[in-house]
Amino acid sequence: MQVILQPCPSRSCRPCLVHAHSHRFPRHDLAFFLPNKYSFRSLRSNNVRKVTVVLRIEKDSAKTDAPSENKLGSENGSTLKTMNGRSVPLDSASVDSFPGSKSAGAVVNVAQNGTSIQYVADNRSTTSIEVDAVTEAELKENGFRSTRRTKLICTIGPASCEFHQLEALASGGMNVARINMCHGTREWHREVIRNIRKLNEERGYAVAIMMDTEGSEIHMGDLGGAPSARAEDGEIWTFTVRSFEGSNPPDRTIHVNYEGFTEDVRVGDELMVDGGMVRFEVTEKIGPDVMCKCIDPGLLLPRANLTFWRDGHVVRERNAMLPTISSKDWLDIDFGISEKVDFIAISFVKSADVIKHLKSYLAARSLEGSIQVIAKIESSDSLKHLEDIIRVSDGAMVARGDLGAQILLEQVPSVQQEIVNLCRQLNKPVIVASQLLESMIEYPTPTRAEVSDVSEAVKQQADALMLSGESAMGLYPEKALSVLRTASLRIEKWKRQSKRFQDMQLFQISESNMERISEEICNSAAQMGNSLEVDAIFVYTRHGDMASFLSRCRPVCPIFAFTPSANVRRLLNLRWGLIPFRLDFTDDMESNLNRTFALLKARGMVKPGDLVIAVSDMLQSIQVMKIP
Ligand SMILES: Nc1ncnc2c1ncn2[C@@H]1O[C@H](COP(=O)(O)OP(=O)(O)O)[C@@H](O)[C@H]1O
Ligand SMILES: C=C(OP(=O)(O)O)C(=O)O
Ligand SMILES: [K+]
Ligand SMILES: [Mg+2]
Repeated sequence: MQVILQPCPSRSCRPCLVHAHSHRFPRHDLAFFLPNKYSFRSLRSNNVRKVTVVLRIEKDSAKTDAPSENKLGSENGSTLKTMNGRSVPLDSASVDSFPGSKSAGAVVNVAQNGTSIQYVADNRSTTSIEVDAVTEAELKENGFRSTRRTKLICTIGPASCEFHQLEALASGGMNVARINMCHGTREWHREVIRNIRKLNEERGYAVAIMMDTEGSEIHMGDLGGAPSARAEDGEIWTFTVRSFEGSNPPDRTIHVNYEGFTEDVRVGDELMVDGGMVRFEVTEKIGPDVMCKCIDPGLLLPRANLTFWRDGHVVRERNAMLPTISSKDWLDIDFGISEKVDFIAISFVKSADVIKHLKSYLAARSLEGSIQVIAKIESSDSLKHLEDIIRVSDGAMVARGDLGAQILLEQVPSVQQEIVNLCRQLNKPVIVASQLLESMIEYPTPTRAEVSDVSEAVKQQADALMLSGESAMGLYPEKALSVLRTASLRIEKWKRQSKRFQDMQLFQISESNMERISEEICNSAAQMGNSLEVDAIFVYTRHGDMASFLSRCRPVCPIFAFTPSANVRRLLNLRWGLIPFRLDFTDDMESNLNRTFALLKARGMVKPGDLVIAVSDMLQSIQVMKIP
C-alpha cells in the first residue's frame, strides 16, 4: 500500500496535520504528524501492514496542484516538510507488518537518521484505548462540546455495499449499518457483514450491525427481476396469489405473497402500495386473481408492501394471524446469530410475546445482552401494546414507512413523539426511520421540509436517525448521510445555546436496589454536569448499564463511555450522546482515571484543565475533577 503525505489543504486542521492519500484510501485519511517524534499516526488505518510512503513535498502552500513526489527508499535524502516549517529527512522504503496490528493508535516512526521506519503499536491489552477515528478527529478538531449526540444508521444496499462505499459511510459518521432481509440473498448480506467487520478491525471503527427481519406482512413479488413498473391512471392490473416459479409474470400482473389475499379482499376495497405511493381499487375477483383499477398512478417497486383499506380503516383480519416471525425470519435470525450481528430488528411486532420469545431463544444460546432486540413499531396492533412491547425490548424503531400505511398519515408525527418519549422514560434507545431524506434518493439536495423533519427528530432527542432507500439504493448515500450529520449538529448546538434542553421528568425505572443506586448516581451526575458546566462525563461500564442511564438523562455535555468489551462498545454506539471507547480497566478507579487521562491527553483528546465528572459501576460514586 502507498501512502502519500501532504500538508492538509483544509485550513481548519492544526499545523501538524497532514493528509495521507493512497489508492487504498479513495478519500483523505488524516495522519497526525508528531514533530518531536518525526512520526505520523494514521487516524483511519489502524491496521496498515506494508506501507511504501510517497512524499509530496511542497514548498510552502498546501494548495499546489502538482507537487513533486519522492518515493522513500528510492531517493535518499527526501525530506518531509511539516506545516510548521520543520524538515524531516527520510529515506526508508517500507514498513513491515507489526504485532498488535489491531490496536488503535499505531504509530509509524520515521527515524531521523533516515535508516528505518518502524511501527510502534500500543499494547492493546493494558495501555491502549480504542475509539473510532472519526470521533477522535472530531474531538481534536472541535473539542468535545461539539461532538454529535444523535446517532446515524444507514441501510446498506446495492448503492453502499462495496468496501470503499462502506468506508466512506463510516468516515461520514455511520454508527450502525442496517441490513434489510426483505432484499438480497444471505450470501450478499454475509459479504456486507464481513466488509463491516473488516472496516472495524482494520480501520478502528465500531460500526454496529443491525439485521432487520422481513416479517410476514403482505407484499408484492419481485416484478420478475425488473427494477420497477409504472402503473398509470385507470389501468387494470391483476394481483394474484398464483406463483410464477421463476418465470416472469405476464404484463400488469403482480404476485402477492399472502395465500389468504383473494379471500380477505372485497370488491370496493382500496389497495395501497408502499403506504400510498400507488393506489388501486378492487373491481373484480376471479379465482386466484384480483382485478384492480389504478386510481393513484406511480412507480411499483419490487416487494413493495400492500395494505388494503375498507371504510377508512386498514383491514387486518387474517394478516393479523400471520406470525410476526415467519419461518424464513427464523432462518434469517439463525444467520444473524452465526454472523454475530449486534441488533436484530423485528418487523411488524404486534405484541410483547414475540419479543419475549426471541429473547428467550437468544438467552438459551447465551446471547442475551450481546445481541439486542429492537421492536419495530409499524403496525396499528403494536400501538395498542406499545408500553408492554417497549418494556421487554432492548430498543424500538419508529418505522414510519409501514406505520404511515396502517394509521392515518396525520397521526404519524404525534405517535412518533409519544414513542420517543416513552422509550426515553423506559431507558430504551429509539430510532426514527423512513423517508427522512426521501428526495435524496434522486436529488443531491434535500427539500426544506425534509431538513425540518430531521431537525424535529433531533429536537425530540431520539437516539438515532435512519436512512433507508437514500443509502441503500439512492444516487447520493454519502451526501444524504452528511445532511443528517450537519443538520443534527446544528440543531443540537442551537438547543444547547438557547438552553432549550427541556427537562423531562424522568420516573424511576430500576427494580432492584443496586440498580436504583446506579440510576440515582447517573441522574445526579447528569444534573451536576449541567449546573457545573463540565466538559464531559466519564463512565466506566462493563455491561453498558451506567452508560445508558446517563444517556437517558440527555446531559448537555458528551458522555465518554469506557468499556472493556468490544461488543458493548458497538451496542453503545446506538445511544444518544455516548462516545464509546474500548478500554481495559481494573477495580481501582484512581488508577483507571489516571491512566485514562494520560491516554487521552497523549492523543490530544482532552487537555489539562478540562473539568470532568466520573462515575463507575464499581465504586458507586461521583467524582468531579480537573484533568491534571
Ligand atoms: N440488500 C438489498 N438488495 C437490493 N436492494 C435493496 C437492499 N436493501 C435495500 N434495497 C433497496 O432499497 C430500498 C429501500 O430500502 P428499505 O427501506 O430497507 O426497504 P423497503 O423499501 O422494502 O422497506 C428497497 O426498496 C430496495 O429497493
Ligand atoms: C423501517 C421500516 O421497515 P422496512 O423498511 O423494513 O419496511 C418502515 O416501514 O419504516
Ligand atoms: K424489513
Ligand atoms: Mg416496514
